[in-house]
Amino acid sequence: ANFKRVTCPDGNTATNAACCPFFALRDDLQENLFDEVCGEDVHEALRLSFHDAIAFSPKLTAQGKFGGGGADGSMITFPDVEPNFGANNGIDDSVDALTPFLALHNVTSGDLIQFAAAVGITNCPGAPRIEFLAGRPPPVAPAPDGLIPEPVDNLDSIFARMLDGGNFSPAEVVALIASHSIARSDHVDPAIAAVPFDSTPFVFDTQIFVEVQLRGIGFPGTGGNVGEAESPLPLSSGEDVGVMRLLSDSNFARDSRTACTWQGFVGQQAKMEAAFTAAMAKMAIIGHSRSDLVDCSEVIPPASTVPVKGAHFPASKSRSDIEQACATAPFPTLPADPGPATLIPHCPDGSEDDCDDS
Ligand code: HEM
Ligand SMILES: [Ca+2]
Ligand SMILES: [Ca+2]
Ligand SMILES: [Mn+2]
Repeated sequence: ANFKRVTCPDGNTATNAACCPFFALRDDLQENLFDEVCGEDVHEALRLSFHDAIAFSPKLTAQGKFGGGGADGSMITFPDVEPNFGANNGIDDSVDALTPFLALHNVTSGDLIQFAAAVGITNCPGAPRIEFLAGRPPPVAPAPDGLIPEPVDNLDSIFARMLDGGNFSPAEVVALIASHSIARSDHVDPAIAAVPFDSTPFVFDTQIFVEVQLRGIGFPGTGGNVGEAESPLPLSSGEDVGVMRLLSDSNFARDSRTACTWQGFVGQQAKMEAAFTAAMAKMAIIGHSRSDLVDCSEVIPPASTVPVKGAHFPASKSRSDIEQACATAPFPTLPADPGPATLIPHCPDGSEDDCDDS
């Protein structure tokens, strides 16, 4: 092996010259997009990293059709095509936010998307430091419609799509859904925006796995939206929009193929982080060979060191509200938040302020 480091034009040293542009890109993203917090732009970059990558189908290719280029940046390079597909509703926020960085840094759109997600999540307490490989060539064409899983899809079809797109097992799909721990919906319910999927939307913790197992009792905002299931914390008042549950997440937690994997992440932060890290490594290179890419993980900042509160029941909830679907392991014993209701932060700093991060 050759351990000689190269000196980049900007004075940074790297294991490979291909990593050189990413130092300045990292600093630019952190200062001018993410503000070094686990806010909306981080959440949306992570969602974009999935939607760009999973739009890839060997099944379509076998039928003689174009199956998409996977993690190739097609979403950014052809901004008038894929972002308009229904399943990509809202992805244009992230496409628009990242596009200016392409003009300033000598990287491809495919690398930019996966890099932004990897850098961004280091701002999230509890998120692992995931690898970053560089060298995705420019995309050749937009992906066809129909390749992004939607919350209304049944699990047979979601698992089939995830297998075709990324060779993911159902357990790996559940590991990827850890990302819904730092997620807020803007488009499922037209009446409300920035509706979190768990009560800690700025912390990459296991609360999503706890809270989706709670019995649903109502809908935040309006009912009857496609792909939404009843939430355990539906109450909205003013700036407080409650918690939303996707039908697909509800199903993952209750289906015999995934219920034990789902429950197995409850309170198991390290296990969840390891499973997410491994699944993200697969996702980030969909459409490419690992051997064609260069490991530039050294450019990714260290993981956040902000401590993460352990798994807990939101105030007013207890073990008796858990809908247990895993037949082979008991639901773990968890403490409950005190008081009548758990306040869900509106801002990455944990405050309830009317912050402009939406
Ligand atoms: C496999 C089935 C999945 C379905 C059906 C699904 C569906 C959704 C939906 C409907 C939203 C809300 C969009 C909005 O209304 O603004 C959302 C948000 C999000 N998803 Fe997923 N998702 C899936 C998997 C994933 C995966 C694998 C990742 C990442 C690895 C991911 C990351 C995110 C993130 C970070 C958000 C929040 C975006 C924000 O806060 O603006 N999702 N997802
Ligand atoms: Ca793509
Ligand atoms: Ca969370
Ligand atoms: Mn959003």
